[in-house]
Amino acid sequence: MSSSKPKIDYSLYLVTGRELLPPGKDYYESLEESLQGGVTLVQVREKLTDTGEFIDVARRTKEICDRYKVPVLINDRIDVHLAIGSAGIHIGQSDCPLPLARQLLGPNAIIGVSVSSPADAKRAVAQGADYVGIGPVWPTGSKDVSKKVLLSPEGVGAVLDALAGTGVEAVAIGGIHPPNLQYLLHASIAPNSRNHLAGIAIISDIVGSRIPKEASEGLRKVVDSFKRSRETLDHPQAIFCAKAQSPRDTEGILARVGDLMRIVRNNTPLIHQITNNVVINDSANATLAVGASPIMATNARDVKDLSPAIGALLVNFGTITDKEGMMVAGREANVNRKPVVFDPVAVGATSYRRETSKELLAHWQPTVIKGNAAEIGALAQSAEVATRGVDSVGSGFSDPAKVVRDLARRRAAIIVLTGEHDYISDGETVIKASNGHKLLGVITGSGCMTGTLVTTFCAAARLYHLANHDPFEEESQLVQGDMLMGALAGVLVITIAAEVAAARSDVKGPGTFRAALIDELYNLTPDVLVERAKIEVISPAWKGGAD
Ligand SMILES: Cc1ncc(COP(=O)(O)OP(=O)(O)O)c(N)n1
Ligand SMILES: Cc1ncsc1CCOP(=O)(O)O
Repeated sequence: MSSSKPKIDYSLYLVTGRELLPPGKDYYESLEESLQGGVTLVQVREKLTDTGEFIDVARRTKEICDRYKVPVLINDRIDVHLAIGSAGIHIGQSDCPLPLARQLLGPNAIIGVSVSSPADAKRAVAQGADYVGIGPVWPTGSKDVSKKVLLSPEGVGAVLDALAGTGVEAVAIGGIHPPNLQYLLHASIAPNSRNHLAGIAIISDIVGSRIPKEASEGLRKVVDSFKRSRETLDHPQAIFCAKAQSPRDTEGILARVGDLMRIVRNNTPLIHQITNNVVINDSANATLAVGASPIMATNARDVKDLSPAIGALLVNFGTITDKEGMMVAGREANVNRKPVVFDPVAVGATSYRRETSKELLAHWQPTVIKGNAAEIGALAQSAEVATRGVDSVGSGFSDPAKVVRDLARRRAAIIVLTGEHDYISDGETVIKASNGHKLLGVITGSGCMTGTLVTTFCAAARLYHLANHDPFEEESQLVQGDMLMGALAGVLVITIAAEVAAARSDVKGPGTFRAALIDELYNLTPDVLVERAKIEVISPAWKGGAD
């Protein structure tokens, strides 16, 4: 028994799986390379070997890990742990009960437990677990998880809330690979407590690699950067990184919106839009009118190839004709760190829409979610508003600022709630914007065009960041830039252009308004925008504002 409990770094936890080695690759050589690449903890997991061989493999594994000062845990088997004197064990829900394992192993052994729900996590804490493995997050070929609930990052976040303040750390496991790692780390931040993962547990991405050193280095870099970025937050309740250069006063905000308008016109960012066939033409014209360039590709292969070149992506599922393209485009945008705006048109109206939204959000992380009261209400699971087709029914939320702030925290995304007043939040600050004109409500697609312009100005917010800052912690953020400003700029540009268009003497009704709106998007200047913008900044309570 060890004389004191070792301090464990869970950042990159390798779970072994000799059956997954590439043909011809030696297990011990692979292990050593992965340690060189930055693995911080190793679990020896042998499902097919007898006890003698398990002990032999575990002993040699420990000898190698000792040289790198990396602790070793044993999967399930207390006898193997005792035979080789490892740091501890990892047990599942149907293995040796935790209280008995603790009794047998003593207080200083590390005992980790698999959990898949907040209730499992609370029980593990009460019974003295040192850490938990949360999963399976996604499908995996390394274990039969066909009878298990796949948690996705949202489910991981719920477990992390249950662990908050207990001192018990957590890793996620199951189907984790470089393309979804950023998404997992950010989207699993617990909605209430902001508790986050201490690391990730990996089998195939490392063991199955021909170059495990590189595979480990890549994963470790992302985890380290994420963890550093959580330490630099300006408040424990903050969602995004410290944003010293992000304006949050009215004057600074409007100056930034003006800057973003100039960036769009000077840089013509390519705005990839998977949108519905009712509005596709108007959306493309609105994009062109503000100075950006639209591309409306939907084919899965096409969108993958396009992703490195785009400024931002809009996924509007008004007619859901190309779900595969939406899946691939969103995932690739995450991989390429491009803003993704999700417009879940009429999400509450049918079960197919609800399921599709869930599926998409389990596949990639949106930067911004934009919707009317019914759509935001459906995502927030609020009973306050109902849906009729794509329109919302009723007067809206009694406290819209709270709805957008809470949903932004839960989803780790900017939320844009459109209506008579628009509310935009990053989970901390809420901005209420009160421009617009009632004619926007009588042309089809004005909400979808708002999504298009939010996407366009999020592309500009990213460009602004890249041009004006040392890319801070390049790996730590899914998207770089102040996306609250991007989202607000998109909303202000269309609502103010609508006011100017509606005031024109040649506008007689919806038909002439629609054409005039495109003209006024084209003519709008930063000066007119600053002059007409009606915004109110509502800071979070911990920054001295109302809550
Ligand atoms: C870190 C970590 N988390 C979860 C598991 C899964 O353990 P278990 O549920 O016992 O399943 P098997 O690994 O025994 O198949 C794990 N091994 N490691
Ligand atoms: C052991 C285990 N428990 C839940 S998922 C899983 C397998 C994880 O393997 P991979 O990292 O290859 O998805």
